[in-house]
Amino acid sequence: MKILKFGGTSVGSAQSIKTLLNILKDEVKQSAADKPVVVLSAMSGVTNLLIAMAEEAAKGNDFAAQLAELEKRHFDTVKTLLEIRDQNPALTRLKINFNHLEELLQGILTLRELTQKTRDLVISYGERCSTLMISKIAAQYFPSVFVDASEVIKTDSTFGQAKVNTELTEQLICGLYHENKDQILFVTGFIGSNDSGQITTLGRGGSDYTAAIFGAALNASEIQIWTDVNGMMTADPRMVKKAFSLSELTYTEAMELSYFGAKVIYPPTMIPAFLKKIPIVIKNTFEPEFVGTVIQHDCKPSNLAIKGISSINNISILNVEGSGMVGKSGFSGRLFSLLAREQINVILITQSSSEHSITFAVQPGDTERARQVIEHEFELELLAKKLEHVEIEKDLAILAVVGENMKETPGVSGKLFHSLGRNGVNVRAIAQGSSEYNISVIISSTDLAKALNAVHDAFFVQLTKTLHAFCLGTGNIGKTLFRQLNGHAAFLQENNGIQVKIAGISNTRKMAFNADGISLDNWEETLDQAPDQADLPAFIAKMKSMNLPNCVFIDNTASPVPTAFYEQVLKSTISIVTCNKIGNSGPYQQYKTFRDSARQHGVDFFYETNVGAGLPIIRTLKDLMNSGDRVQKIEAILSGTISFLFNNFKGDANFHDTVKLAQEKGYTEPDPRDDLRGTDFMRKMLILARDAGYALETSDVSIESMLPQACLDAASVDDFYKSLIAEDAHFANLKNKAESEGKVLRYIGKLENGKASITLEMVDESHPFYMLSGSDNIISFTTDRYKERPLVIKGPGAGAEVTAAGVFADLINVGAN
Ligand SMILES: NC(=O)C1=CN([C@@H]2O[C@H](COP(=O)(O)OP(=O)(O)OC[C@H]3O[C@@H](n4cnc5c(N)ncnc54)[C@H](O)[C@@H]3O)[C@@H](O)[C@H]2O)C=CC1
Ligand SMILES: N[C@@H](CC=O)C(=O)O
Ligand code: NA
Repeated sequence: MKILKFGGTSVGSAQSIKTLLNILKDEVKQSAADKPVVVLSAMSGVTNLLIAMAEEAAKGNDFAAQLAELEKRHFDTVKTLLEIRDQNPALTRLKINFNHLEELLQGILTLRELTQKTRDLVISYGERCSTLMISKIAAQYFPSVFVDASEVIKTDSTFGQAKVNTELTEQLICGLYHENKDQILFVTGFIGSNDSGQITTLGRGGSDYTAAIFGAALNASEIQIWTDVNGMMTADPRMVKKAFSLSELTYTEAMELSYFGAKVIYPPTMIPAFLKKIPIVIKNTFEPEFVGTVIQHDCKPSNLAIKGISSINNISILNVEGSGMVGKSGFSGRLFSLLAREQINVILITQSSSEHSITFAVQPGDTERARQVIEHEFELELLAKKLEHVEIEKDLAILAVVGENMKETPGVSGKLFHSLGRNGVNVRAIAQGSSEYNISVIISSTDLAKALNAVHDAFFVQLTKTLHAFCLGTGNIGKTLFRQLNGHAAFLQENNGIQVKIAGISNTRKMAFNADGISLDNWEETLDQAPDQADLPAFIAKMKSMNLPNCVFIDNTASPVPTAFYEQVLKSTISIVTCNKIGNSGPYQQYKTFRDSARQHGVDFFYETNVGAGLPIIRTLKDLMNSGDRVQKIEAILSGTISFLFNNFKGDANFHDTVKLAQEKGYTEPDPRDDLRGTDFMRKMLILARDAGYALETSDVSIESMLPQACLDAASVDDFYKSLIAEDAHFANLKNKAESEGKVLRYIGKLENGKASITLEMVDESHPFYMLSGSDNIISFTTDRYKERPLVIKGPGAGAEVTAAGVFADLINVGAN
């Protein structure tokens, strides 16, 4: 036989009671010979209301309106679910209950006193009324009997948290069950009675406890706990959207998971069932076909290192420290006995290996009192300076990863701390249960949601990892990146398990945010309609305060302004991906600071597109350097624009039009003068030289200009284009000279012996850089290992598609770490 327990929401309305009855009908159909026992809670909210009425009455306040409301709720439910002819007996018995309750509350009001004993009696009316009502409604379909559990669950007199006399209770339950074998028992959860027949309550998780007591007494085959969620989940679904239901848990895992959270059941009360190895199935009344979670003695082997992550927000820690504790046996005994005596619940304890300090966590409401009682108890030690004053830290949270597999899986704590560290979550204290079923960390409350999501992503790798990107710049590259991301999202999710959510976008006009991701189908409209005007410091502040996991800042601007924020972004443990070269080609010290900050804070700083757009140049150089190679020489064509000009400024072509065409094709910088003056190329040479280990500054790169002075002097882009027309003869001469000699023009960068230069050259077909087309870049690395034949990378080195693709790849590489 089975025990079916229904919680408050499952009996909270006429509609949910109908659903409950359908579940019961199915159960009876399936196992007709073996009638289940049904345990019921009070209608949702009723227990709290009863307590509130009693407390108000004790203060001398009237409770009539609330009582009438409560009565009406039950009466209305009866009237909705029972045939008219059957209503009277049910309503009469309910009315008797409400009359008793009224007398009781009146007594409290008169005496202005509410004892724990009276409180238990008041509360018991919640279960007694709901169960009476439902047993009457159910009698329309099954032979049903109402059971007031106080007749069979016998306890001591610890009101509020009574201890059960197991032997006697089991005898009484068996007797009751056998007397009513042909009927379904509808049992009030949560209540019992002492030797004198006075009502007691069973404490936290009370109705679950009743189900477990009945299950154990009757050797049930299964205890079903019907609630309003899909079983136990991997994490609190209100904070972790990707949390999913667990199909199986061992008793120990269920205990550990619910210790700091998972309010689905309160496993300590299930101990009677655990001892008899009775499976507990958690089911959702509102989605009965969902399999739910089975908690049992043995689970199928699982390849998941952890089963779930539990958490408890809003706790405080107290740190007790001093030389007086070292080697003093009995100190912690004295400390924790004191706290137990004072009924201060200690949630977690860690002790330093030097025994010099003990840190423990308590509920915020207990914090000050804990400090006071400790300082009082250890007054002498404090005076003798053998103990420091107790330190308190508030606004903290506990996060715990839980699972029996942890014991056999190396690297669980490594993964936990890596994901916390990479997300800038500071760990205040750590505790590992000696059972190794649980590793708990104490972190700041404000980091809890971020930490839960990051840790969830790290452990449940079969799920998608979500990157939260904050993007600056919606021009040529920014726009293209959004299009590529949108087009490739499904593939990424399926093949790489990565989801990119654009949590923030800004250009120079507007900014928009959405932690759930701005839709890339209509980001332009979203940004246009966003209420916030662009404000970079505010954008950065908002990005930080959103405190999202796996966060990446993407700079797709050509502006020096964002680069001033890189350091603080990295310090906030947010990775950076940038195609903007201005940061890396600023003062050397700044270049170095970016790398140092990224390393210190365990985040990425990726900028592949700073040189050769999407071509793997930076990555290759990094691999060479990291593997101990040394760059002897670099020769390169790294301006896609100028490469395009020399590949297309042929025959009748005119220079001005060819530059215009390069700009139209998206090869140039937003200001094409940056390309033609050699500034863009210089930045790339500088970044390469620095990555190759040379601490060069801008002034160390010598540039041979390919422009006549008049073009260099142009004060605006318009003037610049005009100057190109005016100087047409100069460019035609250059071209004709090269053509007449069977050569081509090439703007070539060199780095040799730590000296960097860019020169305009004419090369013939014997030169390796002769054969280029489009916006091709080419780079040859001569290194200690690539000496005889250099390592060469060649391909399109400018253009929105290839650049956005490089930014995209960097972003995914951040996700891979
Ligand atoms: N075009 C190419 O082939 C390549 C370009 N790049 C780099 O890509 C970057 C972007 O180039 P484009 O998209 O062509 O430029 P763009 O001028 O089309 O777009 C720049 C965007 O940045 C925004 N912006 C500028 N300052 C801002 C600020 N302070 N805050 C917020 N937004 C700001 C602008 O509103 C605009 O949306 C440049 O740094 C360029 O060097 C890198 C490699 C290749
Ligand atoms: N404007 C640049 C684009 C790539 O960095 C170029 O022309 O190379
Ligand atoms: Na590149």
